[in-house]
Amino acid sequence: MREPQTGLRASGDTRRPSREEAEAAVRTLLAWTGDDLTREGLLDTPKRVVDSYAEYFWGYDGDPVDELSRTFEDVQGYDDIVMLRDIDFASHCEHHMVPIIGVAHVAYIPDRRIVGISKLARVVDIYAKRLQTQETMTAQIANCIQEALKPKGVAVMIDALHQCMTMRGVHKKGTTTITTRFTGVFSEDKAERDRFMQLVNGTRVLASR
Ligand SMILES: Nc1nc2c(ncn2[C@@H]2O[C@H](COP(=O)(O)OP(=O)(O)OP(=O)(O)O)[C@@H](O)[C@H]2O)c(=O)[nH]1
Ligand SMILES: [Zn+2]
Repeated sequence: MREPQTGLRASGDTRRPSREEAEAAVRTLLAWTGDDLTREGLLDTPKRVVDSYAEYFWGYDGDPVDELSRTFEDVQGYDDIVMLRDIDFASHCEHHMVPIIGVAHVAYIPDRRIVGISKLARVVDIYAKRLQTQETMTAQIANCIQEALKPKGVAVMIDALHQCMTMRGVHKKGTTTITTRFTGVFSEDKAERDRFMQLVNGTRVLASR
């Protein structure tokens, strides 16, 4: 397993617990709820939960820079915004470990090199499949694209629902959180930021196709 790029296990304990240890931890939490661990419906739950965690958190094993390593230059001098709008993602908040569900809008202005558009969505997924705050995830996506592609600028907006605010705690159903990060020309030039915002807010003609 590749060592995660976030601050995971910075405490010095670098041993990843075994699957058996992870399942035992789930059994502890199940017992803590007060339910009966021996009833049929719960017997396989620790295994299912650990399988689910492997899906929720595979992003620690992903390498976003590697995803952006294949680039193309033969684009007839194309040098304007490339934007992926409404990239859906599901992440987990690092404070409560409950879902953050949202969309990311990711744009960059190439400096000669372009990247396969699916790779931008892969970068979003790699960071989403980790424990996150929305601010961190927004910055990580923008920084990674800026460093890997060295484009003229990167713009990222995330619009997301935090279930720690809807199903528990303050119980604010329908409140979304919006975060942005701009680099290069997007941070220097208000007109570029405005153009990004217009594209984010533009009519979604193809959305249902
Ligand atoms: N800035 C930021 N805060 C987040 C994010 N996800 C969850 N939070 C907040 O993290 C905070 C944790 O606050 P604490 O007071 O330590 O935890 P808590 O007692 O569970 O807080 P409540 O959610 O208010 O009940 C809460 O205000 C959450 O709304 C995020 O992505 N970014
Ligand atoms: Zn939370």
